Amino acid sequence: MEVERVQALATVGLDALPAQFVRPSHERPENSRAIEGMTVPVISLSQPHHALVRTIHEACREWGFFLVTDHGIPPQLIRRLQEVGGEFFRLPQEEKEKYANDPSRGSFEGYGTKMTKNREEKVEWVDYFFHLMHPPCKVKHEVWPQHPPSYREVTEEYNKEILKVTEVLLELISEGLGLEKNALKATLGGDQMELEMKINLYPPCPQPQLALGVEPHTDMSAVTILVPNEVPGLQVWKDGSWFAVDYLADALFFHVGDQIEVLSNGKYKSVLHRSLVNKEKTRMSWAVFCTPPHEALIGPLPGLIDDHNPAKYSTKTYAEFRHRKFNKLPQ
Ligand SMILES: O=C(O)CCC(=O)C(=O)O
Ligand SMILES: [Fe+2]
Repeated sequence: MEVERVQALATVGLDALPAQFVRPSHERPENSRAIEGMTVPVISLSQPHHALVRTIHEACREWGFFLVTDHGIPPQLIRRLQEVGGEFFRLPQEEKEKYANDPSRGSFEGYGTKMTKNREEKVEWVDYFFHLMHPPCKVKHEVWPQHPPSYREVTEEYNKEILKVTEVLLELISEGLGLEKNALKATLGGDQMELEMKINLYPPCPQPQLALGVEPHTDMSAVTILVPNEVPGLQVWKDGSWFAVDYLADALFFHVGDQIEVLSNGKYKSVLHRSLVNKEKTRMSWAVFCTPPHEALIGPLPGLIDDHNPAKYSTKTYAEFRHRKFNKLPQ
């Protein structure tokens, strides 16, 4: 199937944005300016344990989003991850097409461009590369980029580091919810908990004020940890407004996803977010989605419900949750 890639479209030097990318008036960035100045929480992992549990708890409750500093991942490793991802997208188009995925046949891994149109028949200004990174028994190295040759080594190294940070954060969040520290990871499958890598590429856009890179959504994951390049664009929704998230070098952008909202029985909300695009610059981001395995049963944790706090969400497998979300069915 022929798929029109946004990157290929962007390189022909368009004067105007093609109609399928023009958002309806109320969705346009120009008509929903983000609040600047009030900044999202920035949390250093090097602060004392007690304070750390509390600040993370507050950030998850108030924002569902925060930036993480002093996380221990070497900045050079983040740089290398960005280099190998950038190099893949600089390959000739026909090379990239060898990795094309086909979500309509259930094959999500590989090189893709979202074609499913939303209710207004609009699409997003973004191409991506998506693949599983963890657990090792589910990883298909043959679908990962073979070029540059160092892609695999760098990504495996990053996977190791991001897994450690994810586990630390899940422990801190468990404690903040008043649970035993292993509670969330165990519910998310323990050693079978999955990490997925999605590299987003937002090419320069001829009329960025009319388009969106990704439209407003919450992530289906338990949590998402993202690093962007230096081009800002992410916005998060809080109390009825969009907030622009400034770039902070080497920080990890942490999102509460739908599964933590369910497990916490709504104490923490998965954060609504979107991304904007840029006229001159290419924006990229590396999102790692931490998810349960498909067969895991996810519902409000027993320790968080009682007669005064009845369950607000139904319990279902992650596969069922995904099916409903993809098909826009009620949960
Ligand atoms: O690029 C970004 O900052 C956001 C990407 C995103 O929300 C996603 O891939 O789910
Ligand atoms: Fe997202």
